[in-house]
Amino acid sequence: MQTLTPAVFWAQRHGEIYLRVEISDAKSLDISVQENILHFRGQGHGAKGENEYEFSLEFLKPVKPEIKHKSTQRQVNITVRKQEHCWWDRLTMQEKKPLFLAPDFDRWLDESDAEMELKEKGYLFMYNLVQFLGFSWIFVNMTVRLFILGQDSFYDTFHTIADVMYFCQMLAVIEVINPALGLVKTGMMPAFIQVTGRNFILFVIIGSLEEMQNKPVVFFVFYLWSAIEIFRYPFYMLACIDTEWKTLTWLRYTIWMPLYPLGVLAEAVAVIQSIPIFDESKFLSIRLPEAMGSFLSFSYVLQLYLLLMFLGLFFNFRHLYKLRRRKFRTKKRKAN
Ligand SMILES: CCCCCCCCCCCCC[C@@H](O)CC(=O)SCCNC(=O)CCNC(=O)[C@H](O)C(C)(C)COP(=O)(O)OP(=O)(O)OC[C@H]1O[C@@H](n2cnc3c(N)ncnc32)[C@H](O)[C@@H]1OP(=O)(O)O
Repeated sequence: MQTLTPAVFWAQRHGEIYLRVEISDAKSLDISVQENILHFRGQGHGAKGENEYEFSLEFLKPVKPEIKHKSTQRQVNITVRKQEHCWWDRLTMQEKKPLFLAPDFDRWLDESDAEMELKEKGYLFMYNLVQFLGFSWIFVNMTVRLFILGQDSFYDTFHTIADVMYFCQMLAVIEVINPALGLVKTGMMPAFIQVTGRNFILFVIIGSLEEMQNKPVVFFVFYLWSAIEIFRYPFYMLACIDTEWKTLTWLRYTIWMPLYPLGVLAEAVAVIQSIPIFDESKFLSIRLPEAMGSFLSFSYVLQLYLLLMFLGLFFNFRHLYKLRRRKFRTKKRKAN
């Protein structure tokens, strides 16, 4: 087996260097940084078939000696952290670019685009942090009250929690705007269904009817909503700083399985319980001309909403299932 030099692609951010080494099914990898020189050695399938591959790169400026690498079926991805947070004019100490090195146009950004990306990540991090603090407060508060007061805590959930829930759910409208602005790589529809669905329950069904506010169902709706969010938002926060905690990823992409149907069930119970109250109070009902009867009851809208809810559940359940499969399938592939 001869030793060859693989094709290497690179891109940078202010804090990191990304290298992509074009070897598939790489084995026996030995990658290290010594005296600011990256040494790569490994076996795998490259442009000239199954061979031993190696290369060295002396970096332009100091880097941290600890590197991260992931071998996938198609390539080896290496992340090297810069010692100082700054933009480099080129990758290597030598001015002439080595022949095996080329820009990675899949990840390539120029300095101003990289600065913009940094600002976007900062904004998303802050948004997720605020939501995480809000939902954690809700979840912890409700749990503590459940332990201290037992079932009595079911009846005044709304009066203790509503202000923070209003704040978090109003802020969550941003989640529909983010994909529209291209700030997150996901579709608008799943977020729209979730935010609209929750806000309808919160502001119309519970918030506008005093008779609903001391019903135990409010406890279940709020508890189920916050139970997923205390995992989802820290997962996003870590993603903003390019960090992953495997247990958290697993929880974010798994616990929706019981929580989502239970959440929709609790919301459906709230809607059903509100129907006689809307009917009786005529609140939000439309007064009709006398010839057509007295009122067009809001309960017709609620019955239609119950149907939409289960369509929404089906749509988002399928979406979450696909996300989960994609997440764990790529993980398994990367691990091989
Ligand atoms: C015309 C009128 C229509 C009216 C419709 C009314 C229908 C009503 C239906 C009601 C159903 C809703 C019921 C619901 O309220 C019940 C509950 O919530 S019960 C509690 C349990 N709930 C859940 O488990 C769902 C929680 N929500 C979610 O999981 C998401 O919000 C979801 C809606 C599924 C959208 O997820 P998304 O598509 O964004 O997927 P990812 O999370 O994987 O994100 C994709 C990538 O983008 C990155 N990302 C996304 N958001 C952020 C962010 N804020 N900050 C940073 N990064 C973000 C994420 O990291 C992913 O990147 P990568 O792939 O690189 O990891």
